[in-house]
Amino acid sequence: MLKTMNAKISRRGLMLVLSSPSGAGKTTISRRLLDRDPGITLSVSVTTRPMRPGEQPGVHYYFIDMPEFDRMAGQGELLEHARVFGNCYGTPRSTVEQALGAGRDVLFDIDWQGTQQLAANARNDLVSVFVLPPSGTELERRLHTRAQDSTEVIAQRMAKASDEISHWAEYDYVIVNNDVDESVQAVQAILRAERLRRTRQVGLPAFVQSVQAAL
Ligand SMILES: Nc1nc2c(ncn2[C@@H]2O[C@H](COP(=O)(O)OP(=O)(O)O)[C@@H](O)[C@H]2O)c(=O)[nH]1
Ligand SMILES: Nc1ncnc2c1ncn2[C@@H]1O[C@H](COP(=O)(O)OP(=O)(O)O)[C@@H](O)[C@H]1O
Repeated sequence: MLKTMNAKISRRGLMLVLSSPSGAGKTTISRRLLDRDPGITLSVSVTTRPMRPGEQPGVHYYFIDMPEFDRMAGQGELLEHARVFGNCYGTPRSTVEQALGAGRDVLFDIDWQGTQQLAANARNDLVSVFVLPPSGTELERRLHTRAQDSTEVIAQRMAKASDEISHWAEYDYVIVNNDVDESVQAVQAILRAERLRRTRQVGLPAFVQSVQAAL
């Protein structure tokens, strides 16, 4: 019964951001969340970084060159953008705005710089989650296990991890990614509660009126 009632109430979509130092597991958590929850779609970023083995253009990223990145940024086509590990990354604006307006939630795998920009421009639509690794040694082990970057790139990511982690307190929620399943469940719980926020349920006044009218 409750489910039927909720289905009638229109809702504005939310922006769920996952950030972490590279290797802590946010891509793994994101993929499982997307598989389990049809109500949320991934914001596919543009990047100037080279494609990794196993990545597909348009699925993991849109791989573009620097002149195209500059053009998109210059023409306001990016909702936020940042330079990370010497490469440029950005969120295409139009797909996100369409999804939110239609009441669909959008998942972002972006860094703290991008999260700050979203918070400055659309705080009410934003729910941010920081993912911590269980320890520094485990972070390094995961970067090696992923086996997609050279030793040099891994060393660069480890050196940056402390910087990224220093932004943990700017986030709404923080989870320690010990067990992937538990982490996904934690993110699902966050999403479930945030979807019920009164201010996001834009159809509530009309619904309450209809309930009152019948009293
Ligand atoms: N600001 C911003 N950061 C991004 C975007 N896309 C990816 N990132 C971040 O860039 C960093 C490097 O991403 P990537 O090269 O895929 O390596 P990863 O650390 O293994 O996810 C990660 O912290 C991502 O969250 C974006 O569109 N905007
Ligand atoms: N909870 C976990 N326990 C063990 N290994 C994990 C866990 N979460 C992720 N991993 C592994 O760690 C590596 C890095 O994870 P990934 O999701 O690519 O990190 P990120 O997107 O944060 O850089 C991958 O090989 C992934 O399978």
